[in-house]
Amino acid sequence: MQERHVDIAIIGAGTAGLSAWHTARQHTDSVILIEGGEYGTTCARVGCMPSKLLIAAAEAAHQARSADGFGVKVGEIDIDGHAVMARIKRERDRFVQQVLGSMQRIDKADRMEGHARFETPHVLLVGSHSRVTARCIVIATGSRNDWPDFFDAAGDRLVVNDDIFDWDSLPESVAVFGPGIIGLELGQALHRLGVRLRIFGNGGSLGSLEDDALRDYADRTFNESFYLDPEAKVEAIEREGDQVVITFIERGTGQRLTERFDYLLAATGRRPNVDTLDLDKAGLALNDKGLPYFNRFTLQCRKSDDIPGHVFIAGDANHELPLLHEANTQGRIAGDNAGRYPALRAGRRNVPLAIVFTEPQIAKVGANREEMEQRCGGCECIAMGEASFEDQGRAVVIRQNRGLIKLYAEHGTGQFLGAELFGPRIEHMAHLLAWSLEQRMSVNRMLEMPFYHPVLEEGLRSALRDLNAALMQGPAITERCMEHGPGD
Ligand SMILES: Cc1cc2nc3c(=O)[nH]c(=O)nc-3n(C[C@H](O)[C@H](O)[C@H](O)COP(=O)(O)OP(=O)(O)OC[C@H]3O[C@@H](n4cnc5c(N)ncnc54)[C@H](O)[C@@H]3O)c2cc1C
Ligand SMILES: NC(=O)c1ccc[n+]([C@@H]2O[C@H](COP(=O)([O-])OP(=O)(O)OC[C@H]3O[C@@H](n4cnc5c(N)ncnc54)[C@H](O)[C@@H]3O)[C@@H](O)[C@H]2O)c1
Repeated sequence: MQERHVDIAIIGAGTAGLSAWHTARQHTDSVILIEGGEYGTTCARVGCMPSKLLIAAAEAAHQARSADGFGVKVGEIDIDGHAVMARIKRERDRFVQQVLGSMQRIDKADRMEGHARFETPHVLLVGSHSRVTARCIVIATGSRNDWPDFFDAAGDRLVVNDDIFDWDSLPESVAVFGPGIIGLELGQALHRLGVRLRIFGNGGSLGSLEDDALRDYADRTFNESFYLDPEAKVEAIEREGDQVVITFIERGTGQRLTERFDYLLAATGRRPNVDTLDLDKAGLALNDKGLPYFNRFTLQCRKSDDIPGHVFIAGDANHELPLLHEANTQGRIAGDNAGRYPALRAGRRNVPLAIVFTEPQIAKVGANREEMEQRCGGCECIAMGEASFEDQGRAVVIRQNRGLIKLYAEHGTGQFLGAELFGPRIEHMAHLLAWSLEQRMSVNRMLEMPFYHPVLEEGLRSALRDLNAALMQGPAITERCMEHGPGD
């Protein structure tokens, strides 16, 4: 067994781990990065990037198909599954290569391969070959797909996002379980690429939507294109030959149907990779899910004697906000504090921002409703403003006039608090709103910003004006078009 003594050990060479490594190195040369799986990060290999490549191909097919609505005839659409998957893999590999290139710049002596787990609070066992003793440890082990046992009946026809991006071509049919973020993004993309699809949910949730009206609107909108049941009644999952046979009660008709699919895609959530770290030997206080308690500003874990310790946790591993930009920020804070330990600094955390790349897109900015209410003292202090995209000028022009947005602000101060959005190209508006929230802007101030014409952001202005009226800080909208131009 090889013995290593280092200042800082980082477990996981994903986005959070790499960002922790670079920041920790600003404090000390004695940092080791331990990776137990494949280099290249989840984002580049099987997450953000290949999923967006699949979505981009699907958008191209959708645009071609809907060109007819503009009077542009493109004839029959022919989707070459091999070519679609070849481009996805080619571009995906380039993204992975970029990450691997930056990995190469980390000296081999500062890297170690093997699965790490705690032997004692300061000692890690890596594979069966090394023992690493560290002054501080950063856990950046990411997350993995999680699914209920009864999906296992599908055998090797049970797939997760990782598998999809290795397909050589597109299958004829897929049953997606989980209308969450992954299920909606990949499900809609597969549907647009001609794959027969049904999406089965559990408990009624849809994407990341919290607001009932938005969820119902999104549910109706998606169901105009493909079958989606957020509260599915699935009676059986069986394997027959090379197919998965699913028996379910069809939404709407109430009929019991038995259908065959090439694959069952499990998109039922992800669980943090902390269960194989032997955290009981790390001396950390753990919650009922086995996750360490940690401070979100320092990323420092609490020890079982309730004293903050020398272990930090960043990225999907802590399950706080399993998103790429969060993994990056958290890794930076954790690496910095591991370097400074025990004299820590509170890191700068951005306001929550999440975007789902469906069409229409879904986005959330700021705290969720419950947290907002708690922050505002549980009183009836929150005003809401909304706007629909159905008759919004630019949205009509581009034939993407589906969507509804809801914005929230605090009575009295008029301060903008957050938003839930479902609509066309919402990713850009979500950024404007997140930046406004970071600046702690009031709704009045946001309305003083310039709005071009004709743009989708005019829909955002309508919602802001509605919100201002609800705050009793501005007039209610009476004649929209007359004030700002047609279709504002
Ligand atoms: C399909 C999909 C699409 C996504 N799309 C988006 C998107 O569009 N935008 C967005 O913001 N986010 C997206 N995400 C989420 C984003 O990819 C993750 O939040 C982010 O990659 C997490 O980074 P991480 O560093 O925490 O984990 P990872 O990048 O997974 O790194 C963790 C590393 O730790 C290693 N490891 C685990 N256990 C051990 C151990 N015991 N010892 C040694 N090494 C270990 C793993 O092998 C892995 O390399 C998507 C995720 C998926 C799955
Ligand atoms: N655009 C992005 O930023 C992006 C894209 C993909 C993934 N991600 C990240 O990955 C994380 C995981 O995504 P996810 O979609 O796997 O999780 P999720 O939590 O978003 O969705 C899981 C869904 O599965 C449903 N479900 C649970 N058990 C089920 C069952 N037995 N049958 C049917 N449905 C069931 C849930 O009700 C929920 O709708 C996200 O939280 C997100 O942070 C982000």
